[in-house]
Amino acid sequence: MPSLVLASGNAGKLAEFSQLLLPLGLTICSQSEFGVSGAEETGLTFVENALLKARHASRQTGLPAIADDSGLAVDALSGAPGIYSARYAGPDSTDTDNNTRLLQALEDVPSGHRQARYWCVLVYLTHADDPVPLIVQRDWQGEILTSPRGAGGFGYDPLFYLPDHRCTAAELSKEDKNHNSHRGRAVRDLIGLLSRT
Ligand SMILES: O=P(O)(O)OP(=O)(O)OP(=O)(O)OC[C@H]1O[C@@H](n2cnc3c(O)ncnc32)[C@H](O)[C@@H]1O
Ligand SMILES: [Mg+2]
Repeated sequence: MPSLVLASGNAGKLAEFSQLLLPLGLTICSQSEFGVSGAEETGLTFVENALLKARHASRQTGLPAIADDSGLAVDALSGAPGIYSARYAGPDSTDTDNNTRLLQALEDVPSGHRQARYWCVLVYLTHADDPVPLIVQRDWQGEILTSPRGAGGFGYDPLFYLPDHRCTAAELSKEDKNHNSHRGRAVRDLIGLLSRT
């Protein structure tokens, strides 16, 4: 019997979470294993959308839930695509479509002006009507390349260059991405909070 539901339908996120949440010693199942489809992401902030997703999964399963709402904020695009990162090129867009749109949007932006950051907001609810959710948020800074590099990770990782590592997030090992990423750090913060409750 699982003790926690992960409110995400993104396979890339799920792979990262399953590695990151191992220290919790809990059995974690993704919402799709319960036949739960994604919540409508109608919020205007990451935290609102994370709450919507966690509440939806918790209500449908009767289990505590963790949700991640995340995205890429590009300085030269005034923070876009932001909360719309997953649907940047349209409602059913693939990672490749979104990366292509991002490169087009930044066509005239020279190197040195292509700073960006990923955001990850995590919400943990003990039950669907939990009035005191645990909430953590972390970012990860990088720069957007002019063409993709690497095959790891997901989403915008092949375009997300990390000057300190001299490679993209898609060229990092899984362990190194989890060690450094917005999601990895947010999960460790959340584990810290959970251990104090
Ligand atoms: O809502 P769920 O079901 O969790 O899955 P999703 O893919 O729709 O997730 P979001 O609504 O949170 O949108 C996040 C998008 O931001 C991008 N993103 C977030 N974290 C990322 C990461 O670690 N690497 C690459 N892209 C990331 C990627 O395009 C995601 O689809
Ligand atoms: Mg989503």
